[in-house]
Amino acid sequence: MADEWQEAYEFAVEVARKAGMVIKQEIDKEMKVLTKSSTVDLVTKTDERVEKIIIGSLKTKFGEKAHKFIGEESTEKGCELTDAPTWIIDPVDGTTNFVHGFPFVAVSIAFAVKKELEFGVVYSCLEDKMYRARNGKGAFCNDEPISVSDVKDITKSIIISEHGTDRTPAKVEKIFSTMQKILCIPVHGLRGSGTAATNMCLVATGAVEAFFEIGIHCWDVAAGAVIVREAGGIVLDVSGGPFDLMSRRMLSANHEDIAKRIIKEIEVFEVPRDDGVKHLQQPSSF
Ligand SMILES: Nc1ncnc2c1ncn2[C@@H]1O[C@H](CO)[C@@H](O)[C@H]1OP(=O)(O)O
Ligand SMILES: [Mg+2]
Repeated sequence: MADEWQEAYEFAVEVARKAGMVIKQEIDKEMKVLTKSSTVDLVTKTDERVEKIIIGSLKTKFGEKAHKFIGEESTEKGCELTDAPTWIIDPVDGTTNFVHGFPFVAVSIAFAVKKELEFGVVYSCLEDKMYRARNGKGAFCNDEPISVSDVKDITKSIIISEHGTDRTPAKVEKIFSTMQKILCIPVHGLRGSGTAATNMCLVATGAVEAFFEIGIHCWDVAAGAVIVREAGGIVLDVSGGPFDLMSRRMLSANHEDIAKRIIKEIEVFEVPRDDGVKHLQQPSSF
């Protein structure tokens, strides 16, 4: 079939909008905040509810068993990406922002077939920005085509990174040391929206030149990866090797020159992979 996944792509946009409406309704209400891996790794009933709405809608549309699902709130053990058509979902990306009313919260929905990402949808619901991209068909924000910045000189760039949820002093030191070195190149600025999915869309629109993070999960970056690539950018491992969705390491940039310069400064630290595979060597291409 020539355009086998177009219907799924269009439906993903619809579902992301519906999920975003629920988040918008919930954000002003008093909420019960629970924690996951640490006291700063937050989750709310809304995360769980929105994920159920998304997966429920997709199952109703495409059948209970036709597709597989990897969701932030429903994947308990490792994430297994097989050849089967698979949805990769973050119902509320930027949960800490959501809890505090910091105005960047996104719904992230990606779809992979034969382990390759086919399309991605990121709905930055508080800004009402619907980002979407499908392989070979371009990237859009609210139906307008988007493309990455053409800045190749790092000293004229804005770079995004985040701090993650691990407060182990040795890790925090590496994160801040990397940020300090990048800031002092110098770059025009360092930023962070608090949602990896939105950060990737900011690379895709050219608002910033790059976003990198170690510790993110597959559901944070799967949709954004398609959007960045279709907007003309690149998505790599933080070593410069090929991007591995399960590695919890990601660098997205407008151009190879910017990526190479950042990679020189990144102090890499170990994180367990999303698929539970141990000791997979990350190849470097730069
Ligand atoms: N352990 C971790 N380290 C780094 N980033 C993480 C992380 N867990 C989640 N993130 C994601 O990275 C961004 C902030 O660092 C958010 O998109 C957040 O997603 P979340 O809000 O869905 O948890
Ligand atoms: Mg997330």
